[in-house]
Amino acid sequence: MGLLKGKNKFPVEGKTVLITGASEGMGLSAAIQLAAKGANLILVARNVGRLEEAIVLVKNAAKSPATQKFTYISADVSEHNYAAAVIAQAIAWNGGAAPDIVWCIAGMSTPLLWASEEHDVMAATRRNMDVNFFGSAEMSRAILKEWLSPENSTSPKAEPKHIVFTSSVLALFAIVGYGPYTPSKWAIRGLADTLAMELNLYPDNPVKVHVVYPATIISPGLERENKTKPEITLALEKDEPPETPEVVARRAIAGLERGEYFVTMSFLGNLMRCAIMGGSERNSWVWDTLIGWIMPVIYFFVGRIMNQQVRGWAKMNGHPAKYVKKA
Ligand SMILES: NC(=O)C1=CN([C@@H]2O[C@H](COP(=O)(O)OP(=O)(O)OC[C@H]3O[C@@H](n4cnc5c(N)ncnc54)[C@H](OP(=O)(O)O)[C@@H]3O)[C@@H](O)[C@H]2O)C=CC1
Ligand SMILES: CCCCCCCCCCCCCCCC(=O)[C@@H](N)CO
Repeated sequence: MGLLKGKNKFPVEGKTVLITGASEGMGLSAAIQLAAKGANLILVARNVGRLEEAIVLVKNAAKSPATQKFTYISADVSEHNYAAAVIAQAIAWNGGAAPDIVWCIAGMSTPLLWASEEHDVMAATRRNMDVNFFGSAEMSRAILKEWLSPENSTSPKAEPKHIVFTSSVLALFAIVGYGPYTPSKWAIRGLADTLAMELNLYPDNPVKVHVVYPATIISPGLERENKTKPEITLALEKDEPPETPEVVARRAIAGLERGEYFVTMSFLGNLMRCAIMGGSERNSWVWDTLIGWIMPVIYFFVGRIMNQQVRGWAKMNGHPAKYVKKA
């Protein structure tokens, strides 16, 4: 079996990995799994109490507890310029060296109908953009300024650094009710595609960029977002089964180890990815292209079925302004 697996393109043993959003949900699971593979970890989130609990879990999972080290940094990723200070602190802790891998997982979601009168939809949209897009954008810029500096030039053959973004399958296939959230996850893809080309300007500072596209994760974040989630959104997203943070993190890491640029973690997610590749790098040029050719036929039916479902909902429930409020 080992022979068939190919080279691990995301080795973490002895490396230092910084993860934002690492105190719960998928970020915590990713931290635990990377600790078990021998990584040193820097966990970033706001709440110190939860970070301290997370550090205990991560330490307990360590492959070689005697040599691996773990710390946390409390920071709000929605604040302008937060990342420069986080990276400076990380470098000081790491004996003067920048982290080798940065994975932006901190995120939030406020699903709402766009024309809803009960909520400040635009405030929610700005907040989602601040946390999800700007939180990742600021971090990627702070770490890339380090990795790409002339002082840190090595050679094209050197082991690459990795910047990993976390988007959502909603950036591959958007559904009703996620107006305040989905654009922030599409924006991440736009930045990643830009960087994937831009990094070629620095052949002596090899860096790989990746985007991970989870579907529903059974996490504290999901409980929070379900408080405002429209019923029709809940009904439509049932078609993509929810997974535990452990499973999502394991599949994400497996994709990174295969060297994928866009990592999807489910069958549907992979189909959606192949349908929307544009100019982005393929995992397999042959398969992704073939599936991409079939997808318009599938979407011909999916589009009709889903829009019909939404229209049926409207017929059953009347104008959204008249929906009975959730308790
Ligand atoms: N849950 C889902 O169904 C899906 C989620 N995703 C995305 O996957 C990622 C993980 O999701 P999930 O496991 O649900 O995450 P959770 O919401 O359960 O956890 C979020 C983590 O991010 C941290 N965080 C949130 N806001 C900030 C902030 N402003 N500054 C710093 N840290 C912050 C939280 O800690 P603290 O609050 O202490 O700061 C926590 O550690 C997110 O990017 C999410 O958008 C994608 C697809 C589906
Ligand atoms: C081949 C194409 C078939 C299309 C079927 C469509 C099924 C719709 C699946 C939508 C799943 C939405 C998950 C939301 C995840 C997320 O990001 C939020 N929970 C925010 O955190």
